[in-house]
Amino acid sequence: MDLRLYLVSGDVPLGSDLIDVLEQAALGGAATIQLRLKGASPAERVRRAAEAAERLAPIGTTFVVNDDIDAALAVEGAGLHVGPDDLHPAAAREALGPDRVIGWSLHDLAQLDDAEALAASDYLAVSPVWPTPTKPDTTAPWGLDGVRRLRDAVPPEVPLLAIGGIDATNAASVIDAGADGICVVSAICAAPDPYGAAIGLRRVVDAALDERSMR
Ligand SMILES: Cc1ncc(COP(=O)(O)OP(=O)(O)O)c(N)n1
Ligand SMILES: Cc1ncsc1CCOP(=O)(O)O
Ligand SMILES: [Mg+2]
Repeated sequence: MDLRLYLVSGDVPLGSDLIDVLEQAALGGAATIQLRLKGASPAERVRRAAEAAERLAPIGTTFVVNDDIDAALAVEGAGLHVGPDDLHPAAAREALGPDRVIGWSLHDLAQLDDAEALAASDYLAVSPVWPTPTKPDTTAPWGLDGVRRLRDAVPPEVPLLAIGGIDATNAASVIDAGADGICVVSAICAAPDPYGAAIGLRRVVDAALDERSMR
């Protein structure tokens, strides 16, 4: 599981096809991709998840579904991302078994007291780092100080990701603050060239991780 550049799906420009955008991003280096379809019906989510998983499988992308355990169960090998208002990660682990990827959003420091959730999660996501028009209904932004605080509080072996307002201009600061990877929506989905955008983001993240490892 490579979590350095994690794409969460969002709106794509008029005339673009979402699954094409995901494929281009994967080819550009987004090694983990989440399908997040908030307005879709359950049947539409399953259909799109199956389509995305089939297109991404030859590239070796780790594929994750947002919120919807039934859609994850319907697609072989799909992981699930949940937040504190969704299905509990331990219940997701029970349903999905030991091998699928499960991620959990961190909205509140008190979530770290939930040992069962931490044990069931493969990664945690600082959510959001900055306010973002992509998701107006977030809890209070953590900022870079919040990323540092969470990195200190989360066991070092647990990957800590960051999401919310991240692009190529600020990705290095998030890695410097202790994140192991970045999650983006608009920096790739809204870009005129999603392949190039993913390449650019990966370059920044890889360089920042390299620099951090030499400190
Ligand atoms: C990688 C990643 N991190 C955070 C979120 C947000 O999850 P959540 O807080 O449950 O909000 P919704 O996405 O369900 O609106 C995410 N989806 N992915
Ligand atoms: C899904 C989600 N969860 C927290 S912020 C966010 C959206 C991030 O979008 P963007 O990368 O465009 O700021
Ligand atoms: Mg959710």
